Amino acid sequence: MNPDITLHDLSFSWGGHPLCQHLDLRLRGGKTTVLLGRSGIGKSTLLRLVAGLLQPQQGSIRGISDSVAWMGQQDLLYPWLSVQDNVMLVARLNGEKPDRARALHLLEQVKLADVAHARPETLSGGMRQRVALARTLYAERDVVLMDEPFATLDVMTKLSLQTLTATLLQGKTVLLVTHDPLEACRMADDILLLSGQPLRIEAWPVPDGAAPRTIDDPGLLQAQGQLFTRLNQDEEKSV
Ligand SMILES: Nc1ncnc2c1ncn2[C@@H]1O[C@H](COP(=O)(O)OP(=O)(O)OP(=O)(O)O)[C@@H](O)[C@H]1O
Repeated sequence: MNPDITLHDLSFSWGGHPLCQHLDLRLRGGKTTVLLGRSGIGKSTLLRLVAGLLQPQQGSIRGISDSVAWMGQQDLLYPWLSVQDNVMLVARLNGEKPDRARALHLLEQVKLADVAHARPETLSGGMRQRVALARTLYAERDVVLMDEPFATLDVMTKLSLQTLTATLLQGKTVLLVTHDPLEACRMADDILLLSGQPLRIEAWPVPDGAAPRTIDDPGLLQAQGQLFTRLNQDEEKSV
C-alpha cells in the first residue's frame, strides 16, 4: 500500500511573489490526483516541489521517497537508443542487467512491440509518449508525477493515451497536472482545483465510476461542463 503524500505548512515564493503560504494538503496513496487550474496559477511549481526539484522556504513534504518517476510534455527519449533500450534505460543507468522480456511485454501493453527495435525519431508524438509510459512502468516507481504529458497530442491520440495510462498506472500514486477538464474528469480519483495567489486548493467532486471514464458518460460530461464554467470564472477574475 503506497503511503499518502502530505504537504505541511508549505510556503514558496518566486522572487518575493508568494505562490503558496502555509499550505496543507494530503494526496491519497495509490490514487490519481489531478491538479487543475488556469495557466500560470502554479500547478507545475507545486509538482516540482513535490518532486523535490524545488525547495520550499518553509514547511515539509512527507510520504515521498526516491521512488519517483516523471513524465512531462517532452518524452526525453534518447535518440541513439532503440525503443526497447529506451524502455530499459533505468537498468543501464543503475548498472543492472536489463530485463528484455519485461520491456517487450510492456511494449506489448502500450501496443508498440512491433517497433521495439526502431529509433524514436521514426515514431509519431503519440507513439513516443507511449514509449515514455512503458519506460515509466519498467522503472516500477511508486509515485508518478505527470506534467501535462498529453498536451501536445491530437485529440484522438490523447483520449487513447489517457485510457491506457489510467489503466496501467492503477494502484500507483499519480499526480497529474493538466489544463484540460475532460482529462481531469476521465482520469482522476481526486480533483484539486487551484486558484488565487497565494494558492487556494479546493477538492472538486469527481464523476461517479472508476477511471478511465468513457467520454460519453453523462456524469462525466456534466462534471466537465461545471469545471469549464468554474475555470472560465477564474480566468475572468484574473484579467
Ligand atoms: N523559474 C521561475 N522563476 C520565476 N518565476 C517562475 C518560474 N517558474 C514559474 N514561475 C512563476 O510562477 C507562477 C506559476 O508558474 P507555473 O509554471 O507553476 O504555473 P502553471 O499553473 O503550471 O502554468 P501553465 O499551466 O501555463 O504551465 C507563474 O507566475 C510563473 O511566472
